[in-house]
Amino acid sequence: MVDTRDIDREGDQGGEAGGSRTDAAGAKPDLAAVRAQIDGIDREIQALIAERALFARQVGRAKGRLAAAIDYYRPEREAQVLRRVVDRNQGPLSDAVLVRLFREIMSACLAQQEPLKVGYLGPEGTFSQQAMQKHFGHSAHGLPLASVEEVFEEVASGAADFGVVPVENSSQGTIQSTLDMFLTSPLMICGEVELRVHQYLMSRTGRIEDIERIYSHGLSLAQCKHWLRQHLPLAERLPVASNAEGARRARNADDAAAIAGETAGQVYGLKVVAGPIEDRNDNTTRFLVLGRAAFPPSGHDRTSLLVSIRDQPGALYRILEPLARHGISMDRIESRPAHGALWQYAFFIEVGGHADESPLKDALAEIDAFAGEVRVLGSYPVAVP
Ligand SMILES: O=C(O)C(=O)C[C@]1(C(=O)O)C=C[C@@H](O)C=C1
Repeated sequence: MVDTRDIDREGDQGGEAGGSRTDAAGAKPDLAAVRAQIDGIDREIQALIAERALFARQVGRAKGRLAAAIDYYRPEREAQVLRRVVDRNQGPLSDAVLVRLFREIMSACLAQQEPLKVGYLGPEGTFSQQAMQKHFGHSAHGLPLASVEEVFEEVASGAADFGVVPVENSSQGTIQSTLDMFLTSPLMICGEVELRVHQYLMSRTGRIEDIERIYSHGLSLAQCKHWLRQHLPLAERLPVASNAEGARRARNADDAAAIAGETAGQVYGLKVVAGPIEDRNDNTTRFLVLGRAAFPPSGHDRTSLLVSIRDQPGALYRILEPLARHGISMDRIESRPAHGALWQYAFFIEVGGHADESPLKDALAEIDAFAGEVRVLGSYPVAVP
């Protein structure tokens, strides 16, 4: 093992920005010697990653002779591994950076069997693609699809193992059309991803004075409306199916621009005019991971429920009361018109805990007795940063 006792752990204090830092004693470290240390560590990291990959194969064998990658994927185990990474972290790298590295390692370990096929709202360059890669790593095989409906269809048919769809934005609220898909789809929710979303105004020429129309997803236009009012009040705003689709269209004319993530601009060869231009600097979108099966508890889970209530006094109270009495936290409740019955409502409810574990399990058993229908859409690990 490398002896780390002499490494300066004081971060950048007293050092030069980047490059070689002076050590605690003030002497400049010898570049070749430091690089030799790094080479040694890289050798060890590489050997350990290879060893880990061999153990992951053994885990595969321990699970039995399963048919496909989807049978090896264990979101609850991945969440536990990542939470331990966060718990152990003492810097200097951030939790998010370490989580990203370990996700990639697990993604590569899993792909030894065969890569997972994951559908997302395409085309290439969307925030949905970024969310997919954040959750499944770059070894997963992404399938860009034309609409959220198509993501549901491809997962339901088995053409995709999983799907990633946007469900909520911190400044714009719930994406109702995504939630409504669960009214008719049998799919389950088996994960959630949170992504910080930075919007850029991009065009072929890169000149703001050329812009007469702006393509983007309606939600992205809404996330930037103050900026647009201030800087481009006269430009026409044209909502399209996705930000990347907006970028694809904007590459065809000098007077067009797109609002999208930087990646979409790179994919379609656009220049950044301005950005980030989202009105709120904590702009975050939450995505759901869709699958066909339920997974066991990870220790820190959330559960999404779809409840149709009978048309009788106090029906909603009788659903919420057992949750409160069992001490279950409720993160969200949304009512939607139920399909097929005029003036009947379905409630999307998100609560803390896993449906197979007490106290949620007990509360659900009580609710079941009152509600017209209680469907557990899925219990899944709370998003790791
Ligand atoms: O622990 C398992 O079940 C594994 O298959 C190993 C592993 C990993 O690399 O840690 C890989 C894929 C699974 O999604 C979870 C974890």
